[in-house]
Amino acid sequence: MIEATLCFPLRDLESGTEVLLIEKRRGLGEGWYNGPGGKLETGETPRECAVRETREEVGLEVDPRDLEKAAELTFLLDGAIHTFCHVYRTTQFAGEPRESPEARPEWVDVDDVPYEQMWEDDQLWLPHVLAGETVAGEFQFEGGKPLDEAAFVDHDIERGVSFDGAARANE
Ligand SMILES: Nc1ncnc2c1[nH]c(=O)n2[C@H]1C[C@H](O)[C@@H](COP(=O)(O)OP(=O)(O)OP(=O)(O)O)O1
Repeated sequence: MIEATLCFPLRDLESGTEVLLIEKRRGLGEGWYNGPGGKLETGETPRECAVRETREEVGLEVDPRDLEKAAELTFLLDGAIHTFCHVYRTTQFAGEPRESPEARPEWVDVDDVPYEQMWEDDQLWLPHVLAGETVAGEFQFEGGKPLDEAAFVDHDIERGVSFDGAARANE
């Protein structure tokens, strides 16, 4: 099982709230929009991974204490867990987004997120994350292909979950 993260930086403007998305340039989900993120490296906590991936992919500096846990997503492929993903949001960060070999960053109004150019499951959980809620979700893919080519067939979502337990403080 792969353990991964996603991070959604948010900023408030007079015109409304924007989220920093990336257009993924390589790897899983290439060509689609997502948040900055990726797989945990050995010995890394999920927060450390989210901080590192956000720095590597778009050049923003985030303090792990400023990451708010927003979701836990389980992606299953042909009945087996493929990826467990920790999702964070933050309004605190330093720097200006810049392009990297992995990602092209773009600020997008939270009411104008391009769900048609994203993983099909994103439209089911990301609106809640962007609205400040917490979500636990399970998403099933089938077809014996790489996850981003498999068919999205079913899902189960719980909203308003708690991620505050002491044992999960670092997640
Ligand atoms: N179904 C779905 N919806 C939304 N987001 C995702 C999925 N499946 C996923 O895997 N993801 C997310 C979770 C991760 O943030 C990325 C995939 O990580 P990846 O780019 O493979 O990881 P990196 O560590 O950056 O990649 P390399 O360094 O190995 O190139 O997608």
